[in-house]
Amino acid sequence: MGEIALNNVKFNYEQENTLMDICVTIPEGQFTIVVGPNGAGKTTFLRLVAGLLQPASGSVMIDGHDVQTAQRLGLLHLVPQIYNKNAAQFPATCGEIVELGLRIKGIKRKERQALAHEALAQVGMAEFTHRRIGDLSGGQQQRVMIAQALARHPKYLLLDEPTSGIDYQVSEHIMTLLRTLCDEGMTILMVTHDIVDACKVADQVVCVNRHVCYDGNSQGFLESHMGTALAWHIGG
Ligand SMILES: Nc1ncnc2c1ncn2[C@@H]1O[C@H](COP(=O)(O)OP(=O)(O)OP(=O)(O)O)[C@@H](O)[C@H]1O
Repeated sequence: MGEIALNNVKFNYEQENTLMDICVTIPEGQFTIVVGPNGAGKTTFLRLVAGLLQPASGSVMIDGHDVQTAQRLGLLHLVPQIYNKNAAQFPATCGEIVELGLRIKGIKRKERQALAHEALAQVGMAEFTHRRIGDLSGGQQQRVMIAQALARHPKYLLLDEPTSGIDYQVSEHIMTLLRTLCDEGMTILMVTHDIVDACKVADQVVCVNRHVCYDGNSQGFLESHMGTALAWHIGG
């Protein structure tokens, strides 16, 4: 069985101790959510797993590989936290954006287009295939970026607050879709503030507040901590 393993990871920006003593295992085939208050280090945690940041000490291993090797093998795909609307003003259509990830895989044009259309349909955006991404709302752009990840079908799908700015009905649909993908074998690692809704579909909760406050099953997290005013303050 594969896994993402963070072993004694420490990370600092300018200030000391952004993340400390992070020892977490995310098993293959599970749906794991990362929760915690603003500024707790959740995005930093995800960027360390994606290889966009390097630990000051400790290691991140993916299926026994270092992150750079895992990237080269195409094991990971990160959907970053949305989203600077100005960054999406380039003249590409939604279909072309989704296809981008497939070019790297050397898939031929016709097949790329079909896969892109299918992925856009999965997030309810098929009718936007030929629209410029810069003309879409922030939530619609976020759905296109999720479609891009789905089309690539990575083993490990990392998402940073994928449903922020997305309306409740579509959020629910995306959560169900991610659960289905997980049941079909994709490993999901998602940062979220929608703790209650995410716990309904997740297997594992990692609660971070510079260090790991909770690492266990989602039902246990809800039962033991959702009665408290700020669930993530346990142990912090
Ligand atoms: N590029 C950066 N340079 C310096 N400090 C940073 C940088 N990015 C984040 N930080 C700081 O590191 C800490 C953790 O930030 P991070 O974005 O990981 O938190 P988060 O838990 O994802 O927060 P939120 O829930 O608000 O998105 C915060 O104190 C933040 O101000």
